[in-house]
Amino acid sequence: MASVNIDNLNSLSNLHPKPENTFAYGTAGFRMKAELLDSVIFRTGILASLRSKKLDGKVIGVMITASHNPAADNGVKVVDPLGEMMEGAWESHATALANAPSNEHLFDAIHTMVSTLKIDLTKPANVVFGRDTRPSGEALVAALVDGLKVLGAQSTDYGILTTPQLHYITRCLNTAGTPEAYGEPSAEGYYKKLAAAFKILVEGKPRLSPLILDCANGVGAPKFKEMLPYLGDSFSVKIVNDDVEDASKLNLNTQQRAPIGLKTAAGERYASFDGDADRIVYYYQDEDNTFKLLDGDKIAGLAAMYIIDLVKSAGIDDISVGVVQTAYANGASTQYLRNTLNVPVSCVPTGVKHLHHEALKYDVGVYFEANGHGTVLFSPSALKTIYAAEGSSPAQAVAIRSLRALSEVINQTVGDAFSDLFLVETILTQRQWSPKVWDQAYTDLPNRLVKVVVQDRSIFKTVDAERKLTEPAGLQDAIDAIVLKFSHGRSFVRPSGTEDVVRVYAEAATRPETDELAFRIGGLVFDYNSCGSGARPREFI
Ligand SMILES: CC(=O)N[C@H]1[C@@H](OP(=O)(O)O)O[C@H](CO)[C@@H](O)[C@@H]1O
Ligand SMILES: [Mg+2]
Repeated sequence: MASVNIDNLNSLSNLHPKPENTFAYGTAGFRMKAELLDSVIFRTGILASLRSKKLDGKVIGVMITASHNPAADNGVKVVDPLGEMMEGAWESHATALANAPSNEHLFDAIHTMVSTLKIDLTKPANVVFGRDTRPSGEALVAALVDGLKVLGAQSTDYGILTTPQLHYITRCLNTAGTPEAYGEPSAEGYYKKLAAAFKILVEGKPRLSPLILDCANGVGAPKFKEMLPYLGDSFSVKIVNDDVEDASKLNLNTQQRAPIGLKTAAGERYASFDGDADRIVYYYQDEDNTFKLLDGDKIAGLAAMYIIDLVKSAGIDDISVGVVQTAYANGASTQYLRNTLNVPVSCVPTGVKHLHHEALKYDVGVYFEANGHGTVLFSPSALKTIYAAEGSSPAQAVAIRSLRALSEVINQTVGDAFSDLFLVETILTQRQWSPKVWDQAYTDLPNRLVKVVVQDRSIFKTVDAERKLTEPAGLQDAIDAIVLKFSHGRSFVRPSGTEDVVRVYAEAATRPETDELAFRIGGLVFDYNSCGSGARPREFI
């Protein structure tokens, strides 16, 4: 079997020395201060090349972004051939390459992968990559390009993209010329595909008032503007927070209220993207001036309601719709889905890969995290049924056409803020609904998320889709005893996968009760076996 050219590896790797830090490929790939990432991204180039060779030269995607993190951070994620997140089993290989302390160790780590994974190094490697608008992106791309040279990968730089666009392009390249061809592999192809489908979906319906779209001063701003010409007069939008020149403004948004600098008014409809445009939330201001958030749970409910109706109107009875949530989904949303829409709901651990995987089990699987990341997956057999259906009345034919267009407007590879925006706008346009009418499906229970800084979050072990703790021993019983005292109370504790904290989620019948529950559990966790680190937060009870 061929081996790696060690001189080539040494000379390239010397340009990207590894700092002392330890790195881990987690839910969000590698993500941290940009200045620490040079060697990590260089080695990710090697990893992506190996992944491509392992998959017979299929195209692998690499996205350089730190999503909603501050501008000084950056990160990298590897995308598998059909646009999914890289297979979980490879995360430990990514971590091993990133942590090899010297060139020799790196050489050995590569060869360990080659032998244990039976990678044929003579196979070709094809990699495509893109980055968001962060200033550090350009230098990190150069590090990636050097990494790709180690194993002689063929590569294409797609420049500045949203994360979902890179996922889309990766899938297009790997399906080109097959019956599953996903589209033209370019940003332009992406705009054309989404715009054409959206136009079909809103044809003949009166236009809604303009959407006020906050792009978090991130890559969504230039890319959404690039898309506008393809939409013609099918959609009207006012873009705000579109300054990508001043990096300090990136992601200045805050939780559960309107972004800084945006004055909201009653009667308007708002949406916000995150920094790499794979998440979206909607909101509006009520007549009594309260801020109302329409989060991922609300989008999932709206989408499920609409798709169920459409399937029924199309006269198709063998397509089942299911919804996937995490424990962070508002309890009222789960009730609505189960009891009003009568759809099956699964709960899985946090992280898009778990939701995506579970959604594949349904004919049409709707999945969303409460924070706005999600999409709808149509199974191959559902698509076959939708494309074979003819309909025996004009109404059925219209519904079938809408279902087909819906499967085109929705990015099936990953949660996509653009796609999800067009999904919501489609439904609101078809129904002629204001955000307030949409919001009336159910009323969210008040909820609160609290972070507890602990000495060692790895001692927290969960089961039941992270809703119950098995360790530290006895803590779950203590949590349950507190929750019991609250009407509609629900609370769970889990270690974060992306931050060095433990998260406490609480919901209850009223706002004061919710806050009390969250701060009681926060205090309980902080004090339990002296788990807490630093000063005990004053609000903890
Ligand atoms: C409560 C919450 O919002 N958690 C986020 C956050 O995960 P944690 O494991 O909770 O840190 O980052 C993930 C990756 O971006 C995202 O998938 C998830 O929803
Ligand atoms: Mg993101």
